[in-house]
Amino acid sequence: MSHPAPLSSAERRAISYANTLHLLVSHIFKQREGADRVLANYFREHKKHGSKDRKLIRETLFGLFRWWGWLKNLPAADDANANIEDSGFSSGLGEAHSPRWFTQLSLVAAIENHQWQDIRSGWLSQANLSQLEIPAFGDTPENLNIICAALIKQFGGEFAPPNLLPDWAWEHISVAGSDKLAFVDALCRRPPLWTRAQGTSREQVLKQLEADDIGAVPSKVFADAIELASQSINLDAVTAYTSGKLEVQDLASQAIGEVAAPKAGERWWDACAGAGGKSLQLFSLMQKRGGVGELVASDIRPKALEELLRRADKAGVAPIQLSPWRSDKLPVKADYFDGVLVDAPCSCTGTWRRNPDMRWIDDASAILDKPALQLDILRRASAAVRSGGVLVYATCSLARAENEAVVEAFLASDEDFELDTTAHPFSGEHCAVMTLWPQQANADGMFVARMRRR
Ligand SMILES: C[S@@+](CC[C@H](N)C(=O)[O-])C[C@H]1O[C@@H](n2cnc3c(N)ncnc32)[C@H](O)[C@@H]1O
Repeated sequence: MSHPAPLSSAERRAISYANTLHLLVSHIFKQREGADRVLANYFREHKKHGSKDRKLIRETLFGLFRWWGWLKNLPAADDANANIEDSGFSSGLGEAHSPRWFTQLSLVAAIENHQWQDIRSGWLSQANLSQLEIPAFGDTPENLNIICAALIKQFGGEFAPPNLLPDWAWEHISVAGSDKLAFVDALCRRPPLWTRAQGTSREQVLKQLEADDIGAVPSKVFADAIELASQSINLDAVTAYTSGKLEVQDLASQAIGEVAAPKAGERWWDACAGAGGKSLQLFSLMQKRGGVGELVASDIRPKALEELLRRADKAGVAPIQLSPWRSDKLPVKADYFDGVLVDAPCSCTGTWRRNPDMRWIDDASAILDKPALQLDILRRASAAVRSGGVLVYATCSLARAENEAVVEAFLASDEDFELDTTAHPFSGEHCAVMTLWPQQANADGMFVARMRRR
């Protein structure tokens, strides 16, 4: 009688990582809870994992969601151990220990060219695959087609780049046909770490970063924006960050402040300020242009405003006045502000490359639930704009229903406001209603409309 060969230590570790990852993925699908939070809780409860473990688990977990649209479609015919649910969010997930699950892990490692060769080999042998002829994700969008062709050759079935987003998303996001591949490609890349010089010149911040030996590249698009060379920098060891001179803010989010374009001495109200990313930017822009008139920040979440205050203190930004929304009643003076920013709660589909898990644990209700609230907030906040003042509506959604449709409904019901044309920060095109696509500037996706009160 022959016995199976004993497992090597690398194979045992590969199986142990696979078990951990299966536990995490199953929990995320079942509870529909964000991967970031699930992972943070898991590491808090399992202190045994060192930094290499954490990196491997984190990168593979996020990779699984980046490529899930393909992984879930692996044909099941040859896999006797697969337990594939017919429906539900985890549909297509192989059972723990099944060849299907190890194939799914092996594919992520191959496409993302993982550095952990021994673990890759361990997963591959557990997948019962002698080899995997799938090329790594390359530099150009066309590479996605090459990977699809290789998947079809090795596994049969159907694989195409649009499958990397759920079908319901395509019903709401209209990308021009010629940009579709670049859009999907951008959503599958890891986001860069965009930052912004706060209350000081970018040159000063770049000098401080250089002194701390942090690689940084100034953005060609905005005078304050800086891309940090590595996404996994410990910011608490970066002097410019700890001293409040460097704020983390995605380039697309920075574009909203640039479209708002506050002038020296103006009065601005950030009506959905959250923890103040854009309030701090509005402050910094006015300060550089000659002085802050008045800046008021509101939100319905008091905790977020506390965080805003903490950040403002650190940045030496004073005074930002806080005026929380406590009811539907306007929490600030009516007909008063030169500019009002409504950065509305939304489906966050524009941040899907940062949170690829959300593509697979949300459904169309993430979009369809929002427009009524967005229109309501926009209408109420618009009362604070003075005659001749500016109203800016923004979301980090790419869905027409939350963007153009909300602006159209608002303008149709309020003749006091009209569109106010400006330059698209990334394309230069003159328009008042604009989508900032992830593929345009290696940034998140956002939407912004600029209006003016007659
Ligand atoms: C997209 S986030 C804002 C992000 C923030 N502007 C920034 O740049 O960091 C939307 C904010 O709207 C707030 N919000 C949700 N419902 C609201 C409402 N009815 N009135 C005012 N704010 C609301 C949320 O608490 C959330 O902080």
